[in-house]
Amino acid sequence: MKNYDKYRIGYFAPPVNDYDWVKKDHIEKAPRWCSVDLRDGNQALIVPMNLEQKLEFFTYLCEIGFKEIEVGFPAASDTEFEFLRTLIEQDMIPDDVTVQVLTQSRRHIIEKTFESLIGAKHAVVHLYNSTSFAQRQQVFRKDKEEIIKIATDGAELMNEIAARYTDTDFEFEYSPESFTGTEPEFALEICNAVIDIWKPTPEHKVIINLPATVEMSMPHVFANQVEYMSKNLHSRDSVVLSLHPHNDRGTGVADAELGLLAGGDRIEGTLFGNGERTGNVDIVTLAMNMFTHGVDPGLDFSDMPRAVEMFEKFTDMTVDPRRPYCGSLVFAAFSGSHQDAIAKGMKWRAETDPSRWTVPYLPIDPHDVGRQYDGDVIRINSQSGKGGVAYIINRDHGFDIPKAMRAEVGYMMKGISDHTHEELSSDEIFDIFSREYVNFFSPLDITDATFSYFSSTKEEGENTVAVRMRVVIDGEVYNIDAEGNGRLDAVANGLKKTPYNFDYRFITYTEHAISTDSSSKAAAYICIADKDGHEYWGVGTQYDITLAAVNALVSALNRMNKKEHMVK
Ligand SMILES: CC(=O)SCCNC(=O)CCNC(=O)[C@H](O)C(C)(C)COP(=O)(O)OP(=O)(O)OC[C@H]1O[C@@H](n2cnc3c(N)ncnc32)[C@H](O)[C@@H]1OP(=O)(O)O
Ligand SMILES: CC(C)C(=O)C(=O)O
Repeated sequence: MKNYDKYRIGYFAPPVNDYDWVKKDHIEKAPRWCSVDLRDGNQALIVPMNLEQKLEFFTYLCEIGFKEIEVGFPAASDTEFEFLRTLIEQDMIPDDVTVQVLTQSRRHIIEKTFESLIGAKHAVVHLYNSTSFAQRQQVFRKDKEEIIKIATDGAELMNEIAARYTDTDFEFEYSPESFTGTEPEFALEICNAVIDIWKPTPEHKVIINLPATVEMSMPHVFANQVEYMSKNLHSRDSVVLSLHPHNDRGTGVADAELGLLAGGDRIEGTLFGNGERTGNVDIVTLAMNMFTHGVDPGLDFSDMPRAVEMFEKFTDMTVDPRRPYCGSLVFAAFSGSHQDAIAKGMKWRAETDPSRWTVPYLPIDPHDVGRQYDGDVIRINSQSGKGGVAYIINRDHGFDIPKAMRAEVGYMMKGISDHTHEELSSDEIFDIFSREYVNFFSPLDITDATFSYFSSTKEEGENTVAVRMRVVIDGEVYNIDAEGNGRLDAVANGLKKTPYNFDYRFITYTEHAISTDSSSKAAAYICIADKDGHEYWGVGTQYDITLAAVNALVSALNRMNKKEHMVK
C-alpha cells in the first residue's frame, strides 16, 4: 500500500520499562464506571439527542446501575444546559447517582458550567485541556509552561467558584486531553500541578482521567503509560485514576483492561462503544468480560435485547450482529462440530453441575443476558451436522432420533439448505422430517390393527401375538388375520398374505414417549433393509406404543416403495 511512509509513531513511551501490570492475569474487581453516553457519545451523533431523549436515556442508564454519568457539556448549547437544569429542578437524579459535566479551561465556560449545577446535591466538574505534542504545536501554538498555565488557571478558578456554591458537594476531575500523544513526563507534570492546586485528601479525592483521546499505540504501551502515571502522581491515595479509552485501532477494550491492571480505578465509556470516530470504549463488553471471569461488574445487562433496543432508539445507530455479548449472531452455531460440542456440553451441564457454565463455544449462558437457546444458539444451514439437527428436533419437537438415523436426517437437512441457500428454521426442519419419515401412509396403509396376546412373561416362554388388521394398498382393501412371535412379526406375516411381495429385512427398532407433546403420544423408529442391503427408516406416532410401532413399519415400507423396491 502506498503512502505508509507518510506516518510515524505519534506516542511516547514512559521512561521506565519494568511494569507490574504484566504480572497480573485478571481483573479482580469492577472499576467505578462512568457513562459518557450523554456527552462524548452525544457529541459524536449526526443529530445530537434532544431533551426528551437525553432524559429517557439518563433514566435508563440509572436503571442499568450507573452511579456516575457525564450528562453533558452545559456550556455548549441551550439543550445541554436545559437538560441539566431539568434533571436538577425536577429532582430526577437519584441520591446515589452523581452527575458529571465537562468544561474547557476557559473562564466564561467554567462559570457557565457551575451555574448549570446550582441545586445539585453532588457533582463532578470535569476540566480538560489538550496536552499532546501535536496540539501544543499546531492548535494552541504554546510551549509547555503556557499549556500548564491553561490547566492551573482553570483548576484555581474551580476552587474559587466552588467555594461560592456550598450547597453542592463537588468532586473535581482533570483530563490531560490527547494524553496518548503527550510525553508521559509532561502529562505527569501537568496532572501533578493540578493536583497540587486542588489538594485532595483520601476523604475528598480528585479524579485524574487519562484519555486515549485518539488510540495511537498497542494496548500494552497504553498500560505502561498508565502505570507510570499511577506510580508517580502526587497524593496517589487521594486520587481516583480514571481511564477514557477511544477505539481508533479497534483495541479500546484491551486498553481499558490492561489499563485497569496497570492501576486504573475508574472507566469512562459508553454503551456499545458509541462515541467520536470509532467510538469510546464499549462498557457492555468490558463489564461482560468481567462477568465471564466470575466478577460482578456492578452493572445489569441481564436484559441485553432491551439495552440494544434502547441504544438504537436513542442514537439511531445499529448494533453489529457480531458485537460481543449482544449481537444477533453471537450465540449462533451453524457449523456441525460446534453444534455437536454445544449439544453435548449442555447435556453434560444438565447431568453434572447446572450451577456452573462450561459449555464449549459459548462463553456465556445466553439466558444470563436475556437470550434464548431456541432460535439463538443451534441454527441449521449447509454447514450444520447431524448432532445439531437431532438436537433441534428433540428440543423443540420431542423426537429423540436414534443415533443410527441421525446422519441420514442431518445430511438431508444440510442438502436442502445447500440447494436453497437458506437457513432452515426449527419448524421447517420438523416439517421436512415429518413429511419424509413420520406416519407415511401411502400407498400402503394399515387402518385397523387389533392384537391379542398369548404370551408367557418369561423370556424362554412361547410368545404368540395374533393380529386382525385392515390393510389398504393402492385403494384395495385386505382384511387379514395373522400371527407372529411379537406384534411386528404378526403384522409382517399379515402383510405377506397380501398379493404384494414385501421383500425386506428388519434391522432395528426403538421407541419413546414424545417429551414435549402434552397429549403424551409415543414415537417409534424402525429401520429395514431391502434385498440389496439399502436401509430405510420409518417413524410412527400414536397414543398407543404398539400402534406407533405399526405406523413406523408402514412408513419404512412406503419409503422403501418410493425407491421402487416394493414389488408386486
Ligand atoms: C476530546 C473531547 O471530546 S473534548 C470535548 C469536545 N466537545 C465539544 O467540543 C462539544 C461542545 N463544544 C462546544 O459547544 C464549543 O466548542 C464551546 C461552546 C465549548 C466553545 O465554543 P467556541 O468558543 O465557539 O469555540 P471552540 O470550541 O472552537 O474554541 C476554540 C478555542 O478554545 C480553545 N480551547 C479549546 N479547548 C480548550 C480547552 N480545553 N481549554 C481552554 N481552551 C480551549 C482553543 O485553543 C481555541 O482558542 P482560540 O479561540 O484562541 O483559537
Ligand atoms: C474530554 C476528554 C476526556 C475526552 O473526551 C477525550 O479525550 O476523549
